Amino acid sequence: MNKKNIRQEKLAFLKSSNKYNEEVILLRKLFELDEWKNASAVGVTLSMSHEINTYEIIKFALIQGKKVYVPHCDYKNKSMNFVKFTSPDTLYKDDKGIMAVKEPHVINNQLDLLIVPGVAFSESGYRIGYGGGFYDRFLAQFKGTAVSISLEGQLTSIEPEVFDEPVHLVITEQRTLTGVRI
Ligand SMILES: Nc1nc2c(c(=O)[nH]1)N(C=O)[C@@H](CNc1ccc(C(=O)N[C@@H](CCC(=O)O)C(=O)O)cc1)CN2
Ligand SMILES: Nc1ncnc2c1ncn2[C@@H]1O[C@H](COP(=O)(O)OP(=O)(O)OP(=O)(O)O)[C@@H](O)[C@H]1O
Repeated sequence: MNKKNIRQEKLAFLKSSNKYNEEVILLRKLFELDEWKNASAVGVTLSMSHEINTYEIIKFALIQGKKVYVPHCDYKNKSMNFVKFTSPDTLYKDDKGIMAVKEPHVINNQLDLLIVPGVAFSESGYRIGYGGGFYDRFLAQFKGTAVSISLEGQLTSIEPEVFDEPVHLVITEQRTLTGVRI
């Protein structure tokens, strides 16, 4: 299956599945990782309704005194920076309907831990997102740890292309997979 078909199939799966029970397990597994415990600056998305809920991750990070950074996309140039999240009061919906932080921004791309979103993942840590290539470009120069959180049902086999950047770890409700990222 090509990327486009995988994306369609897994998006339909995400939109139709009740994820609550799995989310509880996934969050517990994330918070147990040494990479989580040791991180002082964490990058994470502001989830859309069909995605795994990241708001609990953000809340817990702030409670633990971590700094939280969320994506700010330039959809024209296909570039992405991480900007500091302090409060839900500073959010608005961006051009693509994704929550984002209003200006002024405090940019920090030197994150210890990046929670990388995706529609589908492979057991080697390759991923398929919405096709913008934002995370492929960002991960190409990223030095920290990249972790994805995936339902077992989002796993699939992915033929990587040259520009595809894998993550270090994929956590599912059943397994923790080590990606081929070096
Ligand atoms: N919650 C969340 N935020 C995120 C991401 C994500 O996966 N989840 N991203 C992960 O990269 C970035 C945004 N990525 C995007 C990539 C492509 C399009 C886009 O081109 N959308 C199409 C329509 C998409 C569709 O309906 O299938 C368009 O506008 O034409 C939008 C966002 C950063 N923020
Ligand atoms: N490092 C890069 N430099 C330039 N273009 C890139 C780079 N990485 C990816 N791209 C381009 O971006 C697009 C990414 O497509 P792909 O379907 O892999 O995105 P995705 O992983 O689904 O999206 P995202 O990373 O936003 O979640 C491709 O067309 C590719 O040519």
